[in-house]
Amino acid sequence: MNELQKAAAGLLYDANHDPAVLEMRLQAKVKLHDFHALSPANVTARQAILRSLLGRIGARFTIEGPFHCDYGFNIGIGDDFYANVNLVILDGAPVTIGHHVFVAPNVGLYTAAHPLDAARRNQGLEYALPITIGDHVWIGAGVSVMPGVSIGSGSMIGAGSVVTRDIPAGVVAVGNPCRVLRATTEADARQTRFAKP
Ligand SMILES: CC(=O)SCCNC(=O)CCNC(=O)[C@H](O)C(C)(C)COP(=O)(O)OP(=O)(O)OC[C@H]1O[C@@H](n2cnc3c(N)ncnc32)[C@H](O)[C@@H]1OP(=O)(O)O
Repeated sequence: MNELQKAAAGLLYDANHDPAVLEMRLQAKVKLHDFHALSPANVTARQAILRSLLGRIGARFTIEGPFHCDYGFNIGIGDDFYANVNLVILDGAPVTIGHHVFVAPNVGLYTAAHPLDAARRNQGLEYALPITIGDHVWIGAGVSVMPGVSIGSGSMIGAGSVVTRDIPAGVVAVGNPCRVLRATTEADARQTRFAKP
């Protein structure tokens, strides 16, 4: 098993020294460099670079820069995706994002982690667990999503949350650690005034 196959199997792999792994990350960095070098007005060329970088991206998407991912090929995104500035996706494992997902500024989707014991961590070993985000999800500003977490369709993650456990569909969830605040309801669809009393 090579290091990338170990990563795909959820095993510890050498992310810091293996030449094949380093080369894949370098290729992603070069594409991201080219993406960031283009004017925001050059929408078609910027989108073409992202299409060549990501495993899958559907119809109609905007990813504002700066944007960082480690590999790209592990990221699959549906139609109608919007990501605001400073999205970081550490995609040592698959990151699967549904349709109609909104991502606010300064969000991190972190599949990667290191062993807690310093001896193995210092060897450059890490593991990665998949992250899955359903359809119609809104992730608020500054949210961190931990390895292995799923967020159900239709849910909203409040600003500043650290999502350590799976979040079900159809809820508003907030906090560190992120917990369900309430279900989204019919009343949310009827709300016309958003000013706090
Ligand atoms: C795609 C983009 O670029 S979007 C631009 C960036 N914008 C954002 O990130 C805004 C994200 N919005 C939020 O986080 C909002 O606070 C929401 C959507 C979670 C508010 O949801 P609501 O159901 O209206 O919650 P409401 O404001 O009534 O608060 C309910 C309780 O949750 C708490 N709460 C609300 N948001 C959060 C949060 N992010 N973290 C922790 N607690 C929170 C409130 O303090 C309140 O607690 P209390 O009852 O003890 O007073």
